[in-house]
Amino acid sequence: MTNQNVVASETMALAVTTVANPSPIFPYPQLNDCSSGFAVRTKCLPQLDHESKDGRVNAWLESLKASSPTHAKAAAKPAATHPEAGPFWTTTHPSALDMFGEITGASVGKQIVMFLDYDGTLSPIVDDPNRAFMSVEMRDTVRDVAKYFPTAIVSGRCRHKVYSFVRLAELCYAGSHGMDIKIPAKGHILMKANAKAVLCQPASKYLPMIDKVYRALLETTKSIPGAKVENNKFCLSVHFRCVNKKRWSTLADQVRSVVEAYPKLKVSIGRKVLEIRPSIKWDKGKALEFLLESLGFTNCKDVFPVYIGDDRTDEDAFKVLRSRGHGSAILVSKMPKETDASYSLQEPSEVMDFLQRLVEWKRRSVEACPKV
Ligand SMILES: O=P(O)(O)OC[C@H]1O[C@H](O[C@H]2O[C@H](CO)[C@@H](O)[C@H](O)[C@H]2O)[C@H](O)[C@@H](O)[C@@H]1O
Repeated sequence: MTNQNVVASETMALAVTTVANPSPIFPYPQLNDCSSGFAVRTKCLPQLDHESKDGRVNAWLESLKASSPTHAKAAAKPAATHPEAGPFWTTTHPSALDMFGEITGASVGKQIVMFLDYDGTLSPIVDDPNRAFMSVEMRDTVRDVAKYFPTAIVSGRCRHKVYSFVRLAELCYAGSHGMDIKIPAKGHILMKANAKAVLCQPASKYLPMIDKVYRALLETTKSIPGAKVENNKFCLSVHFRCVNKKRWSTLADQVRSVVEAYPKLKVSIGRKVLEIRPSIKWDKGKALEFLLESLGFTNCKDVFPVYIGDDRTDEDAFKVLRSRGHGSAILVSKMPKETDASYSLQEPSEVMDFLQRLVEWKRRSVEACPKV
């Protein structure tokens, strides 16, 4: 086994209240497998059974190609340059900066709770997942946001890894696509003085399986230059951003050959990455609900969640906000995409502008009316 295609993950012991499965305090159903009739929310790659091998590989390859800029370009050019898609995109999903007054107006009298995806939202997309750093200015901005609003980072990455990038202890963190949630005891001024830290890991029983698949994927994909396997603790990422397109089908075939032995795992596709995770009824949407509940915001009338993300897995959270009929879902994308978000921002720099305006707006409201 070489280190060439390994993306580091970290481990850290925590002395906190652990919720291995959501307890009666948090009234979520027991977790079931995909096979038990659960309709997968995230767009999964074609199922590993029910199809001929060639059919599966071709379908996977098409999915990989569709996620690449050159293919995506044909379908959807950046909003600013595409004569038709651009205006349509910004009409259906207006800029959250342009609609700032509408968003803050809808939140009046409610507590904004901020949910932020990491890659592509707080940090720009780069070739090396180990070097996806956020800027100092972005960190300062997120720190300011957390002074006024309970704030959670919701990421596909291993929680400890995303924490090592963000390094703000006052935030809540939901790693592994929401399957590893930690709420610090003193997460926010609004939390009760005796509040305990919470750790929720609904996929903990899958750890041995994930480790096994991680090792198998490392071994199987090591012949493909540029392929990287990232251990995100409760899920895995196989990156193909740096893989020659001619090798994509081989890589897809290799991943399939490993994962098909594990019917309790599912594969979805993100930004030049294959995501492998347990087929449980848990995703970023469930994480959002769990966090709101755990932070004491059970009543929809009191809270205004704002969720900003760029990934397909963020759609699960956007759907929750849409079905609850409150809060704001903001997709970070230059290109038109099928989404349940209502607003858009083009890139992380615009996310930072939006967050800074939000902080400034809140600062002024507090100064004008200290009790609000
Ligand atoms: O939920 P997120 O915080 O958006 O995490 C999703 C995946 O993000 C990372 O991969 C993506 O960003 C990399 C760094 O910019 C990029 O090289 C890669 O192509 C992208 O897919 C992360 O490495 C994955 O583990 C996350 O699942």
